[in-house]
Amino acid sequence: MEKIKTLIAEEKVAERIETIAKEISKEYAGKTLHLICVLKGGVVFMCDLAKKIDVPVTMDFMAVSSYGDEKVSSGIVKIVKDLDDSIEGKDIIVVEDIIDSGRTLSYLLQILKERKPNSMKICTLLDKPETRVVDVAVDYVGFEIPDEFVVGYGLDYAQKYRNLPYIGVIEQ
Ligand SMILES: O=P(O)(O)OC[C@H]1O[C@H](OP(=O)(O)OP(=O)(O)O)[C@H](O)[C@@H]1O
Ligand code: HPA
Ligand SMILES: [Mg+2]
Repeated sequence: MEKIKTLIAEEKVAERIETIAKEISKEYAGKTLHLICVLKGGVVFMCDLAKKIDVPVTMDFMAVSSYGDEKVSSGIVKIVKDLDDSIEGKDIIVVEDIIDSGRTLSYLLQILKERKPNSMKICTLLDKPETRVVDVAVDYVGFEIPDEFVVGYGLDYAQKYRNLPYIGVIEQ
């Protein structure tokens, strides 16, 4: 079992999620917001975020994979599960746990744009700007973090640790 060092404590994450949710609620006042979760990593963040948003919310889920069990992205993004519903004319926010190389999201955004949502924004819990390979414009960011492989709050290492209630780094 690896040892995990806390990078962002549970209370800090909760506080930040509440702030982002308030911002989103304000910006989408009078609208119905369609949240799109990028599985699996985005699920823990999206659930907590959705609970703090006070405009009507609908949800859908999409699964893409590029990391497998590795710590470095393969660069090949696969759609493992597509959305159930059309996004045409909807105000959508794509919810991610982390933007690292940017490959996953840039691929996803291209696909989703073609489906003609009324508006599309990106919300990520974590952003690693130093490791970006493909440029993506992000609208809501929880925390910018340094180039370290993190786990917890939806983020895994070989599918483990997604359930940690904080963001941690595996100690070697
Ligand atoms: O910016 P990138 O370098 O593309 O990395 C970020 C993506 O990689 C991870 O997903 P992964 O493919 O590991 O699937 P998972 O969410 O099921 O863990 C993470 O959840 C993001 O979706
Ligand atoms: O730092 C990370 N941790 C877990 N999964 C990831 N996917 C991209 N970057 C990361
Ligand atoms: Mg992952």
